[in-house]
Amino acid sequence: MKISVVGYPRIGADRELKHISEQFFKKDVTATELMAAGAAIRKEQWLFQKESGVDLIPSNDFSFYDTVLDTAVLFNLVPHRYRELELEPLDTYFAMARGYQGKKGDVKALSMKKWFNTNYHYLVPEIEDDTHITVTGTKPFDEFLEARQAGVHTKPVLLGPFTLLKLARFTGSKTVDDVKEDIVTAYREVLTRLNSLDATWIQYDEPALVRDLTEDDLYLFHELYDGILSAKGSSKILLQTYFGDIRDIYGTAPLQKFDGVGIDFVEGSQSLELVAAKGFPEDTILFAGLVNGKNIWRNDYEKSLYLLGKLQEKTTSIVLSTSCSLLHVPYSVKAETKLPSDYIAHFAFAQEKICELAELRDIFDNAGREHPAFIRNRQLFSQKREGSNPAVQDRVGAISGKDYIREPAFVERERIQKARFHFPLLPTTTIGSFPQTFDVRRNRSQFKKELISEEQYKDFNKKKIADCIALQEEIGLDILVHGEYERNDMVEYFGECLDGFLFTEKAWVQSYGTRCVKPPIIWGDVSRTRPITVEYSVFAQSCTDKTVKGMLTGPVTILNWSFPREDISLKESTLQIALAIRDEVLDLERNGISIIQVDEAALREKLPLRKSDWFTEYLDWAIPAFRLVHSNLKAETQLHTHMCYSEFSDIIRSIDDMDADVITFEASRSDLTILTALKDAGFRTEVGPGVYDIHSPRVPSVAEIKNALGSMLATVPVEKLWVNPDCGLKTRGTEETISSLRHLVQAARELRTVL
Ligand SMILES: CN1c2c(nc(N)[nH]c2=O)NC[C@@H]1CNc1ccc(C(=O)N[C@@H](CCC(=O)N[C@@H](CCC(=O)N[C@@H](CCC(=O)O)C(=O)O)C(=O)O)C(=O)O)cc1
Ligand SMILES: N[C@@H](CCS)C(=O)O
Ligand SMILES: [Zn+2]
Repeated sequence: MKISVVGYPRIGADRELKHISEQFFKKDVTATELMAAGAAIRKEQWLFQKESGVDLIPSNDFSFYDTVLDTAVLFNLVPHRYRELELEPLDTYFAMARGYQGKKGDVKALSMKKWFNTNYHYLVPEIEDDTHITVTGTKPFDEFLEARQAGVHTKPVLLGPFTLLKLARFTGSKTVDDVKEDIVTAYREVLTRLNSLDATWIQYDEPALVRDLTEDDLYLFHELYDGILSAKGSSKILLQTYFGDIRDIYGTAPLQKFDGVGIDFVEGSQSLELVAAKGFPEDTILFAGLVNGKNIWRNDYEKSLYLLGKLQEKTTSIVLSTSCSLLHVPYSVKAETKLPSDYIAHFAFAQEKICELAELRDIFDNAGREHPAFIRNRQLFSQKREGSNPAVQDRVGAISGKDYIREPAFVERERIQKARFHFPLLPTTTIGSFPQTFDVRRNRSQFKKELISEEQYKDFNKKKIADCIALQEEIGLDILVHGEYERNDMVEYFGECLDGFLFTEKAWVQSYGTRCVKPPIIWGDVSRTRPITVEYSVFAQSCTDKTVKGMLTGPVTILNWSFPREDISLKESTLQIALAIRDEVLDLERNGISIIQVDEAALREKLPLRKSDWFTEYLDWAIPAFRLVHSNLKAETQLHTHMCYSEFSDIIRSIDDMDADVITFEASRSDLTILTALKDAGFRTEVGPGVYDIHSPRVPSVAEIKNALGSMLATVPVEKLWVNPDCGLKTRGTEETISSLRHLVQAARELRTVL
């Protein structure tokens, strides 16, 4: 049996690519040095996979920012605004990724969205009416040849045409129908060139197939691949799907065109059933995605062998594979020096997952259940894991219907709160974090290394908070924040402070571009053993007469941005976290904090990819879990929430049902399309759609912000509209933050005079 890897992380085991890219952005290193660093990462990873016995090793899964962006550049999908800058190709690439503000002009970045149900973000390709779709890039060919030079014969990975067209945005009057022929021609050219380079396998990633498909979608898929595969030469073609099952297309004729079909047996709830019920095409190889590319628990070999056995009843042509790209897990547990070995034994990151694939192959092909790796694996899974807390389980069991309902109802609370706070029209605020400058991170790092005392650590943070409050007062913001200086990350921090979580040292996962996260691991039952944010919040409030928001992360986001348990349900874990955050919310209120923001940045992330599962599998417990957090607050305490990536037009009623008093969300990169949905849904929660994009270093002008607010006022009643950036400012530089916030305040003030 052969083994295949869908994709590999690329940020570098020690985040080398992040560091050198950020140096490149600051012009501290040259493009040549950046290229060399990329090449070194690729080579090391290819060789590792080869030495580990992987048969189908991916290439072109590397990226300096994002592979969807790479695909856009490959096919010349470069909008005018970037061409007109007349930059060098690499600078054009980064202008599309990050925006550009300099001598040659001032343009925003491409829109950025969540990659299906993950915390990875892709850049949304734009197709303009006069975009000439053609192959102008060489990346897939270059990387294939580069790997060959290193002695590794790889499987080039391409984003498939169906998913590309589903994700792209048409900015003019053209539609998919107008461009599909050109797309087919361009993909045929890539295929022909890879054929001529003697690629044995070429992988087409089509995760869009796991969503609900219409007849038109199926027809489009069929048309695209009919066209492309007519250029098929000796290379074998793998249709790779992931993040779910492909029930809408399974069993239809188009699948039989492929030499291999990759199916996710981890997230695909119906994958096994589909193969069992409908069989598998005789001349096609099944790439069975058994090793979880998204979570970090070790593979249960007994379960995998059972599954393989079931699949073998239908086909004997099987390649063992990861369920999706390993991009979503960290590099290796070897970098974790502080976690005890009996914890580590339960984890498999990217490198260990590759070893798991190799072991599973050996077990399956040769030694069977006598294999030492199988015996070790059985022992691991038969051990009872410490971490259960009966008091937490009882508390969850005792939750009743009324615990999910805040009284009085929204309208009455809104009246009471307006009378209490007397904020001006268009109140200005920020989302919470202020720039995490070098000194902030150094303070934390020195404390973690025990180079400074806890008192020194806290005093530094308090000094930063006091300065941050003074700065916000000087800028003229209405509702202030403490700046979140004590947090490395809004989820990792709570993971560190709650019982039941484990956290890692180097287990970084790419979130977007050079930005990485270290998701904490939910190991056992979760509880709060002490107040977490009260001291800093109370201190911040003591620095000013203005209102300072308390700042927490919500239970659904904590769950979604952690590595979750697999031995209890997501609902159960979320309710445990919700009870812990509820205690914190009430402690903040008791300590005089009058506005509390509970961020649910990732609420949408684990929304099932198929609509039919939205409520039963997710929203029916995720929304109540949020309500549980704030239902016991007094009417006069204002509860805010914040969500990134406002792709929630379709779940707008559920968002209103969270029963927050105010919600702020990302809107600027998605052209404020959410506003119409708010109006249509009769949204009652007060809203602060972000007026500028914080993922880019560019400073928005006052006119631009007024313009955005003008569009918002066309649909949102003025007494419900808040003014804020898209998201937290932690990734931004200090100077650009101050300028942007000054413009924001000025824009609100100028508008107030005419309202
Ligand atoms: C808001 N978003 C978030 C998402 N997911 C999260 N989990 N958190 C989020 O805030 N998803 C959607 C959006 C956008 N996504 C991101 C993701 C990541 C960032 C970000 O700014 N990440 C930082 C990492 C910040 C961090 O934790 N830094 C540590 C320092 C760690 C470090 O570098 N350690 C060194 C050793 C240092 C020493 O010893 O001196 C090392 O390990 O080598 C800290 O502050 O303590 C990033 O830089 O990538 C933003 C938005
Ligand atoms: N309060 C957080 C939310 C980010 S989604 C922040 O400001 O960084
Ligand atoms: Zn956010």
